[in-house]
Amino acid sequence: MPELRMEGVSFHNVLRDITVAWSGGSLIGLIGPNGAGKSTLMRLAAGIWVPTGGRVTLDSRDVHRLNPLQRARHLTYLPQQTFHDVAYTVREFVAMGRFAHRKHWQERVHALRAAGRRAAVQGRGPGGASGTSRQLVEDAIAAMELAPLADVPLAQLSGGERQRAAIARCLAQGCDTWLLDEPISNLDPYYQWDILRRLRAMAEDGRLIVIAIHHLELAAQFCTELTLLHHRTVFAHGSPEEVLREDVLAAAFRLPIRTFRDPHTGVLRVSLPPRPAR
Ligand SMILES: Nc1ncnc2c1ncn2[C@@H]1O[C@H](COP(=O)(O)OP(=O)(O)OP(=O)(O)O)[C@@H](O)[C@H]1O
Repeated sequence: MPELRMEGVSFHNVLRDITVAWSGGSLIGLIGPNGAGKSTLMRLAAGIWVPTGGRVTLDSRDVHRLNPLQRARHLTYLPQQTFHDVAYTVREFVAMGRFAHRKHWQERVHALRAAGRRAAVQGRGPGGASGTSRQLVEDAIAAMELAPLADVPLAQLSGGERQRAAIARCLAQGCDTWLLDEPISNLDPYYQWDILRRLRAMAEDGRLIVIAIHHLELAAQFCTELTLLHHRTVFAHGSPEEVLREDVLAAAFRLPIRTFRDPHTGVLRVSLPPRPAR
């Protein structure tokens, strides 16, 4: 099972001395106030940015030393911003998740890189997928309920549809380690619940899935562990019960957030304070 470790990780004045280990079999919720550094930590974990101090390792290898193809075989990363200006259809976009698994694409990348024309790769659509890849792409599109939109350009989708297409691309990639920056931010309640249910099931199958999430109640219900960033470092880490303590939440979010067990279901609930009287 994958293991992603941060050992004394710093990044300029944004993050300092982050030490945390995330293992396969877990759905990790990365929480914290705006500007706490969640997206920054995601980019460091994905190997996109290099820490200014400390180490980030995936299965004991420095993640930023993996080349992009090696990274894409092991790790899928969903950025916070969805893809507005992509000229491809949903199917073409999801098929890009298979990039690192497709031999002729890799050969093309190597050839173009050798010729110093890397940028040209981005302008080429996916073609000639193997039968397995094609099936994985269709399965991912179906799982995200996008089959009726498969031939529609991404630019014509709603925000939530585009978000689901981006998650479908991650699914098609078929990695054991997932880093998703606010995957439910544009989704309606049904899809928030549905995506988190799927991510939890995938984690229980042995994957490591890390999500940045602001919805504390859903984080409490679906995540196996939470890492709370505040004051540029790990402010709390552990099970939802350990992290979602009222004193911890008050300090991090500057609000008297209540947590309690639902008397009917036993589920941990998170309640924002009521609207103040005028
Ligand atoms: N490349 C960079 N160099 C320096 N500072 C940066 C850089 N990128 C972001 N920051 C700053 O780092 C801090 C953390 O930003 P980040 O996007 O990681 O926060 P976040 O926890 O994801 O916030 P949000 O909840 O609003 O999405 C912010 O104050 C931001 O302005």
